[in-house]
Amino acid sequence: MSTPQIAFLKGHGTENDFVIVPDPDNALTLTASAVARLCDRRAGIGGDGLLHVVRSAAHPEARDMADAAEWFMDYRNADGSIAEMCGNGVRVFAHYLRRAGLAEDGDLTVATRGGAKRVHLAKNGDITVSMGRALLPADGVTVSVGGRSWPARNVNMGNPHAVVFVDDLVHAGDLLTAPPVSPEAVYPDGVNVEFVVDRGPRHVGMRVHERGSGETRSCGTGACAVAVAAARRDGSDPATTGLPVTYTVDLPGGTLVVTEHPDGAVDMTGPAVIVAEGVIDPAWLSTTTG
Ligand SMILES: N[C@@H](CCC[C@H](N)C(=O)O)C(=O)O
Repeated sequence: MSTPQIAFLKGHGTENDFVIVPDPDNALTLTASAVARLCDRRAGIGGDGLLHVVRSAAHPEARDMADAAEWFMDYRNADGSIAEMCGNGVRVFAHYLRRAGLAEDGDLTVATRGGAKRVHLAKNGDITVSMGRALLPADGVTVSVGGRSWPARNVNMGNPHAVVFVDDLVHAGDLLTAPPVSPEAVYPDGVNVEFVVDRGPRHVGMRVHERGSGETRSCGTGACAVAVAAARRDGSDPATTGLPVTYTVDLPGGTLVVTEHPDGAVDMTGPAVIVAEGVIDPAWLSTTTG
């Protein structure tokens, strides 16, 4: 009997790129090493992460969300590690479902490890994700690069972020390695680090070093963390003013628009693109799963 083919697609959201593996019944065993090899830009397909598309009812981590969300985004970082949430990933995931005839324009709920997320698929291609509320524990975080240190804002968007405001994005250096963040104990599971500059009123630019993926050209949860931190810095916390606040966030791979509402709910809007689809050689993949 021949080994079943494994379909994949390749997509991105503001150039945060993903290998998409549809597996409705959760039949595949995607080990960390298999994910890392699929995401390898030389030996594999290449991506900042992998979106394993599974029916919630078929996945032990999502079964309890199955009534609210038919589909579970089993997100993995490029190194094979697991993360709670991926903002760009949810948009690409929803776009894949629509393209595959599994969702329609309008509202959809996607299960993630960070909870069920409402997604709006607009006819013009924009996709808006209700990202939930940010948590901002105050704990004296410092980020260091190239002999300089900056105070950072600890923002949790389901996953952990350290947001640093700098005068120039050149201060972020080459970001080939994770910038040291202290105290390390604040982030026992690692952290995504955002460097931010002002570009105008409620308009910022950022670069990001992602936990488990390195520097990427965009990070949706990172853009939300940055907008929330900027609103606190700018004295426009919606919980205090009673008014929603919207930030335009420029990333190397594109622009995201983030709105925080007075009840703390954060919405993020941006594009999603599918660029290719194909078949993974099952014999090659089986050599990676040990
Ligand atoms: N690129 C993502 C974030 C992916 C997860 C992150 N690397 C982590 O480990 O928390 C996004 O668009 O939010």
